[in-house]
Amino acid sequence: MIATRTALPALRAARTVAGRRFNSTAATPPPPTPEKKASNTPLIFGLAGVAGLAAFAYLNRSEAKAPAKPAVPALEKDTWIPVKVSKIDKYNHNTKVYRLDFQGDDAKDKVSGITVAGAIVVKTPEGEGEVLDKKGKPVIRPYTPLSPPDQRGSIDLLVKEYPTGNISKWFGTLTPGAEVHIKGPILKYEYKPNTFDKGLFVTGGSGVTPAYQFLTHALKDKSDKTKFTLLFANVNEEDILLRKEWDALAAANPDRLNVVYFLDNAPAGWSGEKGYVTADKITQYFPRGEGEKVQAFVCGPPGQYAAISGKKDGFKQGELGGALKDLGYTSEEVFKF
Ligand SMILES: Cc1cc2nc3c(=O)[nH]c(=O)nc-3n(C[C@H](O)[C@H](O)[C@H](O)COP(=O)(O)OP(=O)(O)OC[C@H]3O[C@@H](n4cnc5c(N)ncnc54)[C@H](O)[C@@H]3O)c2cc1C
Repeated sequence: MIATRTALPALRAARTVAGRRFNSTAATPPPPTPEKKASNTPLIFGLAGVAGLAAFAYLNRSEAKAPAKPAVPALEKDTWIPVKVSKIDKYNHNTKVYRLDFQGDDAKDKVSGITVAGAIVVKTPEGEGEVLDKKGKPVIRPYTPLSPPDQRGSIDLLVKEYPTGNISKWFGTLTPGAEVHIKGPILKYEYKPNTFDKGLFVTGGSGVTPAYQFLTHALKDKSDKTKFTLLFANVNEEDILLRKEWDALAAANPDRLNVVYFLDNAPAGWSGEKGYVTADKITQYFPRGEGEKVQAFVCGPPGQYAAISGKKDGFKQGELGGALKDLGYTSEEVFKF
């Protein structure tokens, strides 16, 4: 593709040179002596021909290039696969982006193939440094890759470190070359466009990554008319993950996405909301119209689940509770990531 684009100007240049010379020869009276006429014309056509042929050959070469190999699914639903950290980029004071490379012969053509809304699960490799729970079982946590599902060769995870955390804290100790074990994809919620009128996301901290995957996907689809509201809570302003991306998405989709930031510690002059997301704030930013079909999604720290939707029961949804229950939402209208 790039080679073809590069070749196009060469072809155009060859055509322009040939065209200009030909036209000027045609417009200008022929030179008085047959000698001159005989010496210029073949040269002109010859040069143009060579340039044209070269460009044509180049174009043909790029077209003849082997087509991209078909993508190979990297993930396995029931088997942990090892991936290797190849790059670590600091995102902010407690969050980093980890590039995890797929392994094996066709590693470069492997893709996560995750569909929306989906995630992977992560655990530490066996042996020294393995993170186990109180029962001696490996600690497993879900993560939503930042990278698109068709990214070849690797996935990117944005991981926020919690000081008392298990897996997130272990991530913080990793250096390039380290091994991570992953499994998936885990389809959390199968999204189909235009299945509800309005979607509400209430998220906290790093729980915003599933919302990012979901909303970038939904907003890209111009046939999808679903409108969304994101109420995103954090402790401090510097904790707001993907803020630039959220602001750009909201600006590009003013009729489909409204993003409201909530801070526990709002700085002076803060124009967003202060304090926690409450039932009143949900009503203010996400009023339910008569007969409107709505769907709410929650992803955040345990305390936020309890306050907004009721706690999760392990990997199960758990009973509906909190602000959304108080507002009359049914359990079908609430999804806890
Ligand atoms: C679908 C899904 C996708 C996710 N994607 C990402 C992602 O892309 N990036 C990412 O960094 N995290 C993500 N998370 C959160 C992640 O799974 C872990 O919960 C988080 O990394 C903490 O795990 P831990 O083992 O370090 O902490 P744990 O051992 O589970 O918890 C230790 C302490 O941290 C607190 N804690 C746990 N989770 C949170 C939280 N989310 N916010 C605040 N405090 C918390 C607990 O209250 C406890 O005090 C996702 C969660 C879900 C459900």
